[in-house]
Amino acid sequence: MPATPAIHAQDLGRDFTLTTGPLLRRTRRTITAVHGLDFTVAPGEIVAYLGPNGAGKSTTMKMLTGILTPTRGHLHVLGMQPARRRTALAARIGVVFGQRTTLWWDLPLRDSLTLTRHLYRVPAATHTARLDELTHALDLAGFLHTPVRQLSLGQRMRGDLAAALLHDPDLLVLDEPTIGLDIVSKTAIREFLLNLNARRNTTILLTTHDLSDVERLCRRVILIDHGTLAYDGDLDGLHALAPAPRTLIVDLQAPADPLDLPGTRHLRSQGPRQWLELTGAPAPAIAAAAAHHPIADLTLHEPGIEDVLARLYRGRS
Ligand SMILES: Nc1ncnc2c1ncn2[C@@H]1O[C@H](COP(=O)(O)OP(=O)(O)OP(=O)(O)O)[C@@H](O)[C@H]1O
Repeated sequence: MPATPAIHAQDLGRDFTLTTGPLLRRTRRTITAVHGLDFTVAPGEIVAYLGPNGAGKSTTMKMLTGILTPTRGHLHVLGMQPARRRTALAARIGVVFGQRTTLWWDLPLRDSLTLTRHLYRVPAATHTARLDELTHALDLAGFLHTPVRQLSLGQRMRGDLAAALLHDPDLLVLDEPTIGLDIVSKTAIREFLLNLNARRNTTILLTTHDLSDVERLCRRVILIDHGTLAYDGDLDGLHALAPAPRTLIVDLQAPADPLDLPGTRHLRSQGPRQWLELTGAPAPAIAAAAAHHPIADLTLHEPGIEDVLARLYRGRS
Protein backbone atom coordinates (compact mmCIF):
# COMPACT_ATOMS: atom_id res chain seq x y z
CA MET A 1 0.00 0.00 0.00
CA PRO A 2 1.48 3.43 -0.90
CA ALA A 3 2.46 5.59 2.09
CA THR A 4 0.03 8.36 3.07
CA PRO A 5 1.30 11.58 1.45
CA ALA A 6 2.73 14.15 3.81
CA ILE A 7 0.63 16.77 1.99
CA HIS A 8 -2.12 16.33 -0.57
CA ALA A 9 -3.86 19.41 -1.97
CA GLN A 10 -6.54 19.16 -4.62
CA ASP A 11 -8.20 22.18 -6.20
CA LEU A 12 -7.28 24.01 -3.00
CA GLY A 13 -8.51 27.59 -2.66
CA ARG A 14 -8.90 30.36 -0.15
CA ASP A 15 -10.80 33.65 -0.52
CA PHE A 16 -10.84 36.59 1.85
CA THR A 17 -13.80 38.93 2.03
CA LEU A 18 -12.95 42.53 2.74
CA THR A 19 -15.52 45.08 3.85
CA THR A 20 -14.56 48.66 3.04
CA GLY A 21 -16.07 52.14 2.92
CA PRO A 22 -18.05 54.26 5.43
CA LEU A 23 -20.66 52.62 7.68
CA LEU A 24 -23.77 53.12 5.53
CA ARG A 25 -22.09 52.53 2.21
CA ARG A 26 -20.07 49.46 3.02
CA THR A 27 -18.94 47.37 0.05
CA ARG A 28 -17.69 43.83 0.12
CA ARG A 29 -14.83 42.69 -2.01
CA THR A 30 -13.48 39.16 -2.42
CA ILE A 31 -9.76 38.57 -2.67
CA THR A 32 -8.72 35.19 -3.99
CA ALA A 33 -5.39 34.45 -2.32
CA VAL A 34 -5.09 30.84 -3.52
CA HIS A 35 -7.09 28.92 -6.12
CA GLY A 36 -7.05 25.60 -7.94
CA LEU A 37 -3.86 24.35 -6.26
CA ASP A 38 -3.02 20.70 -6.85
CA PHE A 39 0.11 19.13 -5.40
CA THR A 40 1.26 16.16 -3.39
CA VAL A 41 4.35 15.92 -1.19
CA ALA A 42 5.63 12.41 -0.38
CA PRO A 43 7.06 11.53 3.05
CA GLY A 44 10.75 12.44 3.28
CA GLU A 45 10.78 15.07 0.52
CA ILE A 46 12.31 18.52 0.97
CA VAL A 47 10.27 20.95 -1.10
CA ALA A 48 10.69 24.68 -1.62
CA TYR A 49 7.42 26.57 -1.83
CA LEU A 50 8.27 29.73 -3.71
CA GLY A 51 6.55 32.71 -5.21
CA PRO A 52 6.76 36.50 -5.45
CA ASN A 53 5.31 38.73 -2.70
CA GLY A 54 1.57 38.28 -2.38
CA ALA A 55 1.56 35.00 -4.36
CA GLY A 56 -0.26 33.10 -1.61
CA LYS A 57 2.56 31.29 0.22
CA SER A 58 1.62 32.33 3.75
CA THR A 59 -2.04 31.62 3.06
CA THR A 60 -1.12 28.09 1.97
CA MET A 61 1.11 27.60 5.04
CA LYS A 62 -1.73 28.75 7.28
CA MET A 63 -4.11 26.25 5.65
CA LEU A 64 -1.53 23.47 6.01
CA THR A 65 -1.18 24.12 9.71
CA GLY A 66 -4.93 24.47 10.30
CA ILE A 67 -4.86 28.20 11.15
CA LEU A 68 -7.04 28.98 8.10
CA THR A 69 -9.84 26.86 6.63
CA PRO A 70 -9.84 26.44 2.84
CA THR A 71 -12.82 27.96 1.07
CA ARG A 72 -12.52 25.41 -1.78
CA GLY A 73 -11.05 22.03 -2.54
CA HIS A 74 -9.44 19.36 -0.41
CA LEU A 75 -6.39 19.41 1.79
CA HIS A 76 -4.91 16.54 3.77
CA VAL A 77 -1.75 16.80 5.84
CA LEU A 78 -0.43 13.45 7.14
CA GLY A 79 -3.86 12.06 6.26
CA MET A 80 -5.76 14.68 8.30
CA GLN A 81 -7.81 17.74 7.38
CA PRO A 82 -5.76 20.43 9.17
CA ALA A 83 -8.52 22.84 10.20
CA ARG A 84 -10.63 19.98 11.63
CA ARG A 85 -7.84 18.06 13.36
CA ARG A 86 -5.68 20.93 14.55
CA THR A 87 -4.66 19.38 17.87
CA ALA A 88 -3.96 15.92 16.46
CA LEU A 89 -2.00 17.48 13.62
CA ALA A 90 0.01 19.73 15.96
CA ALA A 91 1.41 16.57 17.58
CA ARG A 92 2.87 15.51 14.23
CA ILE A 93 4.07 18.73 12.63
CA GLY A 94 6.63 21.35 13.61
CA VAL A 95 6.35 24.93 12.44
CA VAL A 96 9.00 27.66 12.44
CA PHE A 97 8.35 31.22 11.33
CA GLY A 98 11.65 33.01 10.81
CA GLN A 99 10.08 36.38 11.59
CA ARG A 100 8.51 35.32 14.90
CA THR A 101 9.57 33.19 17.81
CA THR A 102 7.44 30.63 19.62
CA LEU A 103 9.80 30.75 22.59
CA TRP A 104 9.05 32.58 25.84
CA TRP A 105 10.92 35.86 25.62
CA ASP A 106 11.86 36.21 29.31
CA LEU A 107 12.70 32.59 30.05
CA PRO A 108 16.02 30.87 29.58
CA LEU A 109 15.96 28.77 26.43
CA ARG A 110 16.03 25.54 28.44
CA ASP A 111 12.87 26.50 30.41
CA SER A 112 11.14 27.54 27.21
CA LEU A 113 11.88 24.12 25.76
CA THR A 114 10.60 22.42 28.92
CA LEU A 115 7.30 24.31 28.59
CA THR A 116 7.12 23.16 24.99
CA ARG A 117 7.47 19.58 26.24
CA HIS A 118 4.34 20.07 28.38
CA LEU A 119 2.42 21.59 25.46
CA TYR A 120 3.12 18.51 23.35
CA ARG A 121 2.86 16.11 26.32
CA VAL A 122 6.23 14.56 25.58
CA PRO A 123 7.20 12.03 28.33
CA ALA A 124 10.07 13.31 30.52
CA ALA A 125 12.55 10.59 29.54
CA THR A 126 11.86 11.05 25.81
CA HIS A 127 12.23 14.82 26.25
CA THR A 128 15.60 14.51 27.99
CA ALA A 129 16.98 12.20 25.31
CA ARG A 130 15.61 14.36 22.49
CA LEU A 131 16.86 17.60 24.06
CA ASP A 132 20.35 16.09 24.41
CA GLU A 133 20.29 15.10 20.78
CA LEU A 134 19.06 18.52 19.59
CA THR A 135 21.47 20.36 21.91
CA HIS A 136 24.29 18.51 20.23
CA ALA A 137 22.98 18.78 16.65
CA LEU A 138 22.09 22.48 16.92
CA ASP A 139 25.01 23.37 19.19
CA LEU A 140 22.75 24.88 21.87
CA ALA A 141 24.90 24.12 24.94
CA GLY A 142 26.52 27.57 25.12
CA PHE A 143 23.20 29.41 25.51
CA LEU A 144 20.67 26.96 26.99
CA HIS A 145 20.59 29.03 30.19
CA THR A 146 20.38 32.43 28.47
CA PRO A 147 17.01 34.25 28.38
CA VAL A 148 15.56 34.13 24.88
CA ARG A 149 15.50 37.92 24.58
CA GLN A 150 19.31 37.98 24.92
CA LEU A 151 19.95 35.46 22.15
CA SER A 152 21.36 36.49 18.79
CA LEU A 153 19.07 35.93 15.81
CA GLY A 154 20.99 32.80 14.79
CA GLN A 155 20.87 31.36 18.32
CA ARG A 156 17.16 32.13 18.60
CA MET A 157 16.48 30.41 15.30
CA ARG A 158 18.34 27.30 16.49
CA GLY A 159 16.24 27.45 19.68
CA ASP A 160 13.04 27.73 17.64
CA LEU A 161 14.06 24.75 15.52
CA ALA A 162 14.70 22.73 18.69
CA ALA A 163 11.24 23.71 20.03
CA ALA A 164 9.62 22.67 16.74
CA LEU A 165 11.41 19.31 16.74
CA LEU A 166 11.23 18.21 20.38
CA HIS A 167 8.13 16.11 19.70
CA ASP A 168 9.83 14.50 16.68
CA PRO A 169 7.32 15.64 14.03
CA ASP A 170 6.90 13.90 10.66
CA LEU A 171 6.52 17.20 8.82
CA LEU A 172 8.46 20.41 9.38
CA VAL A 173 7.02 23.61 7.90
CA LEU A 174 9.52 26.46 7.70
CA ASP A 175 8.62 30.00 6.75
CA GLU A 176 11.80 31.95 5.93
CA PRO A 177 14.03 29.93 8.29
CA THR A 178 17.25 31.77 7.44
CA ILE A 179 15.92 35.33 7.22
CA GLY A 180 18.37 37.89 8.61
CA LEU A 181 21.05 35.29 9.45
CA ASP A 182 24.73 35.60 8.60
CA ILE A 183 26.27 33.07 6.26
CA VAL A 184 27.77 30.95 9.07
CA SER A 185 24.40 30.58 10.82
CA LYS A 186 22.64 29.94 7.51
CA THR A 187 25.08 27.18 6.63
CA ALA A 188 24.73 25.57 10.07
CA ILE A 189 20.94 25.53 9.78
CA ARG A 190 20.98 24.14 6.25
CA GLU A 191 23.38 21.34 7.27
CA PHE A 192 21.21 20.55 10.26
CA LEU A 193 18.06 20.30 8.10
CA LEU A 194 19.77 18.04 5.56
CA ASN A 195 20.94 15.77 8.39
CA LEU A 196 17.51 15.71 9.99
CA ASN A 197 15.92 14.72 6.70
CA ALA A 198 18.52 12.01 6.05
CA ARG A 199 18.40 10.51 9.55
CA ARG A 200 14.70 10.75 10.40
CA ASN A 201 13.10 11.05 6.97
CA THR A 202 11.36 14.24 8.18
CA THR A 203 9.41 15.89 5.36
CA ILE A 204 10.32 19.56 5.02
CA LEU A 205 8.35 22.28 3.24
CA LEU A 206 9.98 25.68 3.23
CA THR A 207 9.28 29.14 1.91
CA THR A 208 12.26 31.39 1.45
CA HIS A 209 13.39 34.44 -0.43
CA ASP A 210 16.99 33.23 -0.04
CA LEU A 211 17.43 31.11 -3.11
CA SER A 212 20.69 29.60 -1.92
CA ASP A 213 18.53 27.80 0.69
CA VAL A 214 16.70 26.22 -2.24
CA GLU A 215 19.84 25.32 -4.15
CA ARG A 216 21.41 23.74 -1.06
CA LEU A 217 18.36 21.96 0.34
CA CYS A 218 15.69 21.18 -2.22
CA ARG A 219 15.49 18.95 -5.25
CA ARG A 220 11.90 19.96 -5.86
CA VAL A 221 10.39 23.41 -6.24
CA ILE A 222 6.73 24.35 -6.22
CA LEU A 223 6.26 27.83 -7.58
CA ILE A 224 3.03 29.73 -7.13
CA ASP A 225 2.04 32.99 -8.67
CA HIS A 226 -1.21 34.93 -8.20
CA GLY A 227 -2.43 32.04 -6.04
CA THR A 228 -2.07 29.30 -8.68
CA LEU A 229 0.54 26.70 -9.46
CA ALA A 230 3.12 28.08 -11.89
CA TYR A 231 5.67 25.23 -11.71
CA ASP A 232 6.18 21.95 -9.88
CA GLY A 233 9.40 20.07 -10.62
CA ASP A 234 13.15 19.98 -10.15
CA LEU A 235 15.62 22.83 -10.25
CA ASP A 236 16.89 21.97 -13.74
CA GLY A 237 13.34 22.16 -15.10
CA LEU A 238 12.95 25.56 -13.49
CA HIS A 239 16.10 26.77 -15.26
CA ALA A 240 14.66 25.53 -18.56
CA LEU A 241 11.40 27.42 -17.96
CA ALA A 242 13.01 30.84 -18.28
CA PRO A 243 16.56 30.31 -19.50
CA ALA A 244 18.68 33.15 -18.17
CA PRO A 245 21.70 34.17 -20.26
CA ARG A 246 25.27 33.95 -19.01
CA THR A 247 27.03 37.21 -18.27
CA LEU A 248 30.64 38.11 -19.00
CA ILE A 249 32.03 40.55 -16.45
CA VAL A 250 35.03 42.40 -17.80
CA ASP A 251 37.30 44.42 -15.50
CA LEU A 252 39.32 46.82 -17.62
CA GLN A 253 42.32 48.67 -16.30
CA ALA A 254 40.46 52.00 -16.68
CA PRO A 255 36.91 53.11 -17.51
CA ALA A 256 36.19 52.90 -21.27
CA ASP A 257 33.39 53.11 -23.83
CA PRO A 258 31.02 50.11 -23.92
CA LEU A 259 32.84 47.08 -25.35
CA ASP A 260 31.63 45.66 -28.64
CA LEU A 261 32.71 42.01 -28.48
CA PRO A 262 31.50 39.17 -30.76
CA GLY A 263 28.51 37.24 -29.39
CA THR A 264 27.80 39.74 -26.62
CA ARG A 265 25.45 42.60 -25.82
CA HIS A 266 26.63 45.38 -23.50
CA LEU A 267 24.40 45.58 -20.41
CA ARG A 268 25.99 48.23 -18.21
CA SER A 269 29.24 49.77 -17.02
CA GLN A 270 30.42 50.90 -13.62
CA GLY A 271 33.87 52.49 -13.50
CA PRO A 272 36.28 50.09 -15.21
CA ARG A 273 33.83 47.15 -14.89
CA GLN A 274 31.46 46.18 -17.72
CA TRP A 275 28.68 43.56 -17.83
CA LEU A 276 28.03 41.88 -21.18
CA GLU A 277 25.23 39.44 -21.89
CA LEU A 278 26.49 36.42 -23.83
CA THR A 279 24.38 35.75 -26.91
CA GLY A 280 26.91 33.28 -28.36
CA ALA A 281 29.85 31.15 -27.22
CA PRO A 282 32.16 32.84 -24.67
CA ALA A 283 35.51 31.91 -26.29
CA PRO A 284 35.48 34.45 -29.20
CA ALA A 285 34.36 37.23 -26.86
CA ILE A 286 37.08 36.46 -24.34
CA ALA A 287 39.72 36.21 -27.12
CA ALA A 288 38.63 39.55 -28.60
CA ALA A 289 38.62 41.22 -25.19
CA ALA A 290 42.13 39.94 -24.42
CA ALA A 291 43.49 40.92 -27.87
CA HIS A 292 42.13 44.46 -28.07
CA HIS A 293 41.63 45.80 -24.53
CA PRO A 294 43.76 46.23 -21.38
CA ILE A 295 42.03 43.61 -19.21
CA ALA A 296 42.55 43.34 -15.44
CA ASP A 297 40.14 40.43 -14.93
CA LEU A 298 37.36 38.43 -16.61
CA THR A 299 34.55 36.48 -14.95
CA LEU A 300 31.85 34.31 -16.48
CA HIS A 301 28.66 34.47 -14.41
CA GLU A 302 26.41 31.40 -14.74
CA PRO A 303 22.76 32.19 -13.99
CA GLY A 304 21.45 30.91 -10.69
CA ILE A 305 17.89 30.16 -9.69
CA GLU A 306 17.70 33.81 -8.58
CA ASP A 307 18.15 34.99 -12.18
CA VAL A 308 15.64 32.44 -13.45
CA LEU A 309 12.98 33.49 -10.97
CA ALA A 310 13.62 37.18 -11.61
CA ARG A 311 12.99 36.57 -15.33
CA LEU A 312 9.90 34.50 -14.61
CA TYR A 313 8.40 37.06 -12.25
CA ARG A 314 9.18 39.91 -14.65
CA GLY A 315 7.57 37.99 -17.52
CA ARG A 316 4.40 37.31 -15.57
CA SER A 317 3.93 40.76 -14.10
N1 LIG B 1 -6.28 38.10 6.13
C1 LIG B 1 -6.31 38.57 4.89
N2 LIG B 1 -7.30 39.39 4.48
C2 LIG B 1 -7.35 39.85 3.23
N3 LIG B 1 -6.44 39.55 2.27
C3 LIG B 1 -5.43 38.75 2.61
C4 LIG B 1 -5.30 38.20 3.93
N4 LIG B 1 -4.18 37.43 3.97
C5 LIG B 1 -3.64 37.49 2.74
N5 LIG B 1 -4.39 38.27 1.91
C6 LIG B 1 -4.12 38.57 0.51
O1 LIG B 1 -3.93 37.34 -0.16
C7 LIG B 1 -2.88 37.43 -1.14
C8 LIG B 1 -1.80 36.40 -0.82
O2 LIG B 1 -1.15 36.78 0.40
P1 LIG B 1 -0.04 35.89 1.13
O3 LIG B 1 0.30 36.57 2.41
O4 LIG B 1 -0.51 34.48 1.21
O5 LIG B 1 1.17 35.99 0.10
P2 LIG B 1 2.70 35.57 0.27
O6 LIG B 1 3.05 34.80 -0.97
O7 LIG B 1 2.91 34.90 1.57
O8 LIG B 1 3.44 36.97 0.24
P3 LIG B 1 4.80 37.47 0.98
O9 LIG B 1 5.94 36.80 0.27
O10 LIG B 1 4.76 38.93 0.71
O11 LIG B 1 4.68 37.11 2.43
C9 LIG B 1 -2.40 38.87 -1.08
O12 LIG B 1 -3.08 39.59 -2.07
C10 LIG B 1 -2.83 39.33 0.31
O13 LIG B 1 -3.04 40.71 0.31
